[in-house]
Amino acid sequence: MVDSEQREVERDVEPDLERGSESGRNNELRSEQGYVATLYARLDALKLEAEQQLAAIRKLDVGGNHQGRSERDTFARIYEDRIVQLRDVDERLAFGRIELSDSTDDGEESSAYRYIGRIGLRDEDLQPILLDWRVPQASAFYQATAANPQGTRARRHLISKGRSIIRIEDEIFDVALLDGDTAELQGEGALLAALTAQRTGRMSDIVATIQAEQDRIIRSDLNGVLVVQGGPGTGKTAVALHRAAYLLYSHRDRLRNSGVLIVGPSTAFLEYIEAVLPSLGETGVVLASLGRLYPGVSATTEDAPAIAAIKGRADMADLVARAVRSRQRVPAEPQVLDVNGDRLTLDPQVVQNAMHRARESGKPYNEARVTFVKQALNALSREWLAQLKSNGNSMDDSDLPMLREDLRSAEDVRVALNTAWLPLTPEKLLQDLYARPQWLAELTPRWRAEERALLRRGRDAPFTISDIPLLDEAAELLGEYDVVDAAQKREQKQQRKRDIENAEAAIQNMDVKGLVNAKDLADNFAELADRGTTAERAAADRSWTYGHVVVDEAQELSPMQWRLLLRRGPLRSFTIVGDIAQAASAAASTNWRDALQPLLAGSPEADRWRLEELTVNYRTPSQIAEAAESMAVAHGLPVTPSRAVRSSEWPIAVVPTVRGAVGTELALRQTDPSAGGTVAVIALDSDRVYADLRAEFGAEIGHGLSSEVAVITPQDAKGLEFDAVIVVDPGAILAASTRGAGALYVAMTRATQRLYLVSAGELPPGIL
Ligand SMILES: Nc1ncnc2c1ncn2[C@@H]1O[C@H](COP(=O)(O)OP(=O)(O)OP(=O)(O)O)[C@@H](O)[C@H]1O
Repeated sequence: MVDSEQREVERDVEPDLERGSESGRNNELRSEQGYVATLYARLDALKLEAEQQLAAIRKLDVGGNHQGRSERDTFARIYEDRIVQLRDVDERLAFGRIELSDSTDDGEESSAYRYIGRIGLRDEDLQPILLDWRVPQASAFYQATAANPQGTRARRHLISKGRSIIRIEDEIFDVALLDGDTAELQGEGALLAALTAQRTGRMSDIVATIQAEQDRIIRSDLNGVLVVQGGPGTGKTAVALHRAAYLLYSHRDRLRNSGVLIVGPSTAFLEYIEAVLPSLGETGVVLASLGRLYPGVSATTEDAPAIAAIKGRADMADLVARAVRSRQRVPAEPQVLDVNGDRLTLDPQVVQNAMHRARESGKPYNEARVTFVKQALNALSREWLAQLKSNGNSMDDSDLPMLREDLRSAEDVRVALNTAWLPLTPEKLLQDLYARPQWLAELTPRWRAEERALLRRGRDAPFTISDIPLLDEAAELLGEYDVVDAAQKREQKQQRKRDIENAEAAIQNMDVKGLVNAKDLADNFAELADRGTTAERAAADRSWTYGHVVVDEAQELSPMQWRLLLRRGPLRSFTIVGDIAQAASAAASTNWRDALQPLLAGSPEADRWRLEELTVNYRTPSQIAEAAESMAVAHGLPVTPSRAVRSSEWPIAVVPTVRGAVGTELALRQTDPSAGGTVAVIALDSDRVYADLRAEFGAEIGHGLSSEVAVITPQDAKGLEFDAVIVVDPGAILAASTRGAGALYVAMTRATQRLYLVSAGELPPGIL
C-alpha cells in the first residue's frame, strides 16, 4: 500500500564496522540487494492484488443499471491506474537510505534505517518499508551534511541496474562509523554518473540525486510567488518539475481538482521534459508552451523582435479594451426601419439607453449584448405598439411579446442592432485591428506611425506567439461568443456537482470508505462520461483556474504574457524559474521586480515574492561555462555566478565550417561510441544550414530532438541540452538583436561535453 502517512521505515541492524573494506562492502551490497528484493516482492504482490481486484470488478454483474455500470467502471479505472503507477516505479524503486542514531535504554548505540524510493510501501502488517521521497522524513536524505547531519549518521545511495543493486555509495556523518583509513567516500559518485551519462534527447528525473539547495526549493511552501534564479544548467527546470510532483503529492486535496499548469518556452522543450512527471508517478499536470495558452489556437511562429516588443507591452491591454469598446456605436442619425411593411424609427437615444443598461450589467461584451438587444427590442416594440394603436389596431400590452419576436427576425432591425453592437470573437477583433490601419490609428492617437505600421498585416496571416495574450485579453472582455455555449458550460459544472453526489453514494454502496475520496470518484465519473480528465478539461477551458502555476524560462515573458498567466492562477501560487541573463526575447524584462510587476500589481502579496538562487552548474563542463560566462560579462549581462561540478576532456573547438564540425562528430561516433550522444547545430539561419547539411550528410540531419544531429535556432535551444553543440557564427547571433548576447549565452551553454564555435573570422570579445 502506498504510504502517504509520515511514518518511519526502520530496520535495526548493527552498524557494519567494516564498511570501508572490500569484504565489508561486498557484504553490504548483498545485504542491500536482499532488502531491495523484499521491496520488489512487495511491489509485485501489490500489483498482483490490484490485477486480481481489477479482474473481479470486471466480472461483476451489475445488470442494465447505468449507475451500477458507471460505478463498476470507475473502480476498474482506479485499479488500472494503480497498476500503471506500480509498473512505472519499477526502475530505481529504492535509491537511498539514511542511517539514524538510535540509543537503546541501556545506552547501547544502534542504527535504524530509512529507505527512500519513488513511492512509499508497507509490508503485509502495514509497517512502512519504503518512504516516498516526498514525505518530510525523507528530506534528511537530501539535506543532511557533515556539518548539519539532521539526526542522521550516514547517507547511502543505491545504484541499480534493472532490479539489481550494482553499487552503493556512502557518505558518513558520524566519525564513529568510520573504519580507520579504509573508508572511501563516494558521495558525489551517483551525481557525477548521472551528469556524465550520454543524453537521450529526453530529460530524466533526478530524484535519486537531488542536492540540498535544490531540495529546499522543491519543498518550499505552496503559497505565494517563488522565484528561482540560477545560471545555465543549475537544475532550474529539474527543480521546477520535482517541485510540481512534490506539491501534487503533499497538497493533493487542494491541487487534485484544480491541477497544476507548467508553462515552457516551446513545444520542443515540452517534449524534452514530458517524461519526467510520469516517471515520478504524476500525470495530472497540463504542460503548455506560450503558443498554446489560448485553447483553439496553436501558435508556433514568433513575430520579428520589434513587433513582438510592441505586442508584449502592458499598454496593449488598454488598446484591446478600447478596441472592444469602440465596437459599440451609437448611430449619428435616427434610422428608419422597415418591419413587415411598417416603418419604425430607431432613435439614437434608444440605442444609447439600451447600451447604458447593458453596460450596467457588468457582463462581458458579448453577454452584455444580449441585454442590449433585449432593451432595444423592448423600446422598439413599445413604439410599434403605439403606432399600431394610433392606426386603429385594437392591440394592447399583451401583444408586446409577439411584436418583439417579429422585430427580432426583421432584417432591418437585425442590421441596425448589429451595426450598433456586433457579436465578436477575439480572433475577429484582432484580425480587424491589424488589417484596418484607419481604425488602429483612431485607437492609438499617441503612437508613432512606424509603430502602427509594424502591426499591419493581412486578415488571414496566422496568429503568432505574441498574439496569444492579446487573444486572451480580448476573450476576457468579450466573453463567450456563443451565449448558448456558455450556458452549456454552466450546465457541465452542475453535472460535476451531481457526479460528486453520485460518487459519495457509490462509496457508501461499495463500502470502500477511505480508499478513495468522493472528488476522485467524481473525476472518474466525469471521465467516463467523456468529459476528460482534470488535465484535459483544464487545457481545453480558457477560464480554468489552476491551483499552482510553474513557469520555466520565465525571464522571456512579456507583461502581456504575465497578465494571461495571472488569469490562469488568480491565487498567485506560482513557481517561476529562469535566468535574467539568458533573456533573449525582445519583450523580456531586465530584472525580476519589473518582470513580476503585472503579476503582483494590486495584490497584497506585492512585496511578498521570495527569491531563491541556484549556484551549482550541473550541465556544462567548467571550460565551456567559463567561456560563456566571460562572453556574457563582456556584453554586460547580469550573470549569476555558478560553480561547474566537473570539467570535460574536450577543449572548446573553433572551426571554420559547420560541415567540418558535423563531420568530426559523426566520425567520433564511429571511432568512440562512448563519445556519441546527441548533437545540436545552433544557427540563426537554421533552414539554410539544415538544407546544406542535409545535402551533405543525408538523413542523419533533422530538426527534431530525436534526430542524430538536430539543427535548431537559438530560440528553439532554450532549456535543452545536448552532448555536443555546434554554434554557427557566434558573431551573427550576437549582432542579430539587442538581446543577441543572451541568445549566444543560451546557445553556448547547451553542451554537456563538447562545444564547437564555427567562425571564419574573429570571435566576439570575451569568449576565449
Ligand atoms: N541534482 C541533480 N542530479 C542529477 N542531475 C541533475 C541535478 N540537477 C540538475 N541535473 C541535471 O543538470 C542538467 C541541467 O538541469 P536543468 O536543465 O534543470 O538546468 P536549468 O537551470 O533549467 O538550465 P537552463 O537555464 O540552461 O535551461 C540536466 O541534465 C539535469 O538533469
